[in-house]
Amino acid sequence: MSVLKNTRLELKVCGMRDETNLQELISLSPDFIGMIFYSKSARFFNSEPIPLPKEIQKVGVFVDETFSEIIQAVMKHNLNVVQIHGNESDVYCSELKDFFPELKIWKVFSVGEDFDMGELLNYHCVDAIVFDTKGKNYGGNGTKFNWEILQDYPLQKDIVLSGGISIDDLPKIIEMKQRVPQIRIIDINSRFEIEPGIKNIKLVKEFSQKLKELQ
Ligand SMILES: O=C(O)c1ccccc1N[C@@H]1O[C@H](COP(=O)(O)O)[C@@H](O)[C@H]1O
Repeated sequence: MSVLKNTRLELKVCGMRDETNLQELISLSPDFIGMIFYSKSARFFNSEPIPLPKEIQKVGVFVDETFSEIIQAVMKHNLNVVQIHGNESDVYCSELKDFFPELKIWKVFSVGEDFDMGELLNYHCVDAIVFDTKGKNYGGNGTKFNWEILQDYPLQKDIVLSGGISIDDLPKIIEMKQRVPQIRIIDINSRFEIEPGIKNIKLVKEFSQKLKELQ
């Protein structure tokens, strides 16, 4: 546990779709950059692949996508991580893993008032658990859930903390990490936008610097 407690929190910036904005973000070297491959999202990434430096991992976000579409996207965009944000089963995850053993699979759980941590126990082959807030859309709702429920997290797998995170949340994030060391990655999105899909790079930079300073 103590080893986990001392690991650095990593940063994922999600929902990028504009090439110029993306190039500006790359200069900040976040650990992960996410693109939404869900056509109903205002952040839908529908462009040709954009190469990232090898230090930055590329995350593709999908919602109940067909297996063949995911396979094509992983190969075309050279994805390191697939974040599945819908109602995908554990069987679906394990088939994906069998197809791409090197691919990391993150399963999203959308936390509402009736959330049951027991649901996580049904997923055996995922590499990390993303906790997002249940809302009107599958993701990108810009709202936080009650992080206290993470005290009951039953697994040792990495947690990606997501859902409405803003710059004001940094002190609380650091405090939560002390109590729940499995929190490894902070996922930011709509609270850092000028408009859907376009990030305020200055604000992301401020967040990234403060995150480094605080740990
Ligand atoms: O952002 C979207 O439009 C989106 C659409 C469909 C699935 C996932 C989506 N985004 C994911 O939601 C989290 C939380 O976003 P927010 O901070 O609440 O705006 C985001 O990081 C994406 O992984």
